[in-house]
Amino acid sequence: MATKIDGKQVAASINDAVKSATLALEKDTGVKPGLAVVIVGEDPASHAYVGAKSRMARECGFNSIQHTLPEGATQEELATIVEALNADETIHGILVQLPLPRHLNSDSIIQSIRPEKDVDGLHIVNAGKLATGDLDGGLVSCTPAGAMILVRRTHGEDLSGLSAVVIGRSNLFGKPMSALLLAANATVTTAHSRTENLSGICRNADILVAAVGRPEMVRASWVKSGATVIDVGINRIAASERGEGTYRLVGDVAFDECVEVAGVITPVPGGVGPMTIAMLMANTVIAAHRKAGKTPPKFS
Ligand SMILES: Nc1nc(=O)c2c([nH]1)NC[C@@H]1CN(c3ccc(C(=O)N[C@@H](CCC(=O)O)C(=O)O)cc3)C=[N+]21
Repeated sequence: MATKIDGKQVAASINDAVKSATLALEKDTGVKPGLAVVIVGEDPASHAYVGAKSRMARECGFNSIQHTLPEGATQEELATIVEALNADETIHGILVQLPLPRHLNSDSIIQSIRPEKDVDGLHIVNAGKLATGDLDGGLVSCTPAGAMILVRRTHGEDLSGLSAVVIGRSNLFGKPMSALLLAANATVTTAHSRTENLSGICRNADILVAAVGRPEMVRASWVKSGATVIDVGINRIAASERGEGTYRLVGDVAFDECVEVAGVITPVPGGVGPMTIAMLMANTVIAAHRKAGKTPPKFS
């Protein structure tokens, strides 16, 4: 039986470190970290995530603001808000909740965020710093940064000799996750929807990271005995037996069978998800330190 990683508990330890760093920074410089979250439209799941982010920001002692735009908002309206937040001295982090409604161009919005305020790590400057191995100069996308902390707490800082397989190649997760594993000396394979013999490739992984958005796709037969399995999927499955409109959350990993084969495994919920929010807070307090001319703390 694998050890189950308690992502909530690790996230709580990161959040505590963020709170201390926030108090110390404010005492030292008078600067209070400011986080702005921008959300467009009415999607209930997106509103739930944004609510959780704003709540945690307040709990960390941040100045937390939220802009909510209607589904029909124009590109110009959204761009105007980002411009104002770019210029706002009290705001150190800007997060535009994704996905945006289809009529909006999310890439042009994301690239208009000042890189030093891009707490999602999606600006090409931050993506480029990560890709070139400058791990401390930019901001790293929150979900891979959080998943990497779980990997480090299992394997330590140096992954030399370990093979890692990341299923998924998105800019938000798969690519930055592969870059972080590579920077830690793992031998990394980035697999995706066109990969052949996916199960065979996964079976070689000492560290298997699944971020595909397909409920319970990774089966026990894909997992090397003793492997570390990190499940990044969050899929809502209708649970009609419990009544209309109810759902349960499952990951991309068939947990109940993979837990029998893996050495360490993350659950869904309570695994990587809480780490994402914790790393958003960490990135915001890092950005605030840099703005104040202070060396930011390291979170691990
Ligand atoms: N610009 C942008 N940046 C993001 O980082 C971003 C985004 N847009 N859009 C949506 C996704 C999703 N996301 C999650 C954050 C926390 C949990 C989380 O805390 N999950 C809990 C519970 C989830 C629940 O109960 O619904 C868990 O897994 O235990 C999940 C998912 C951030 N995202």
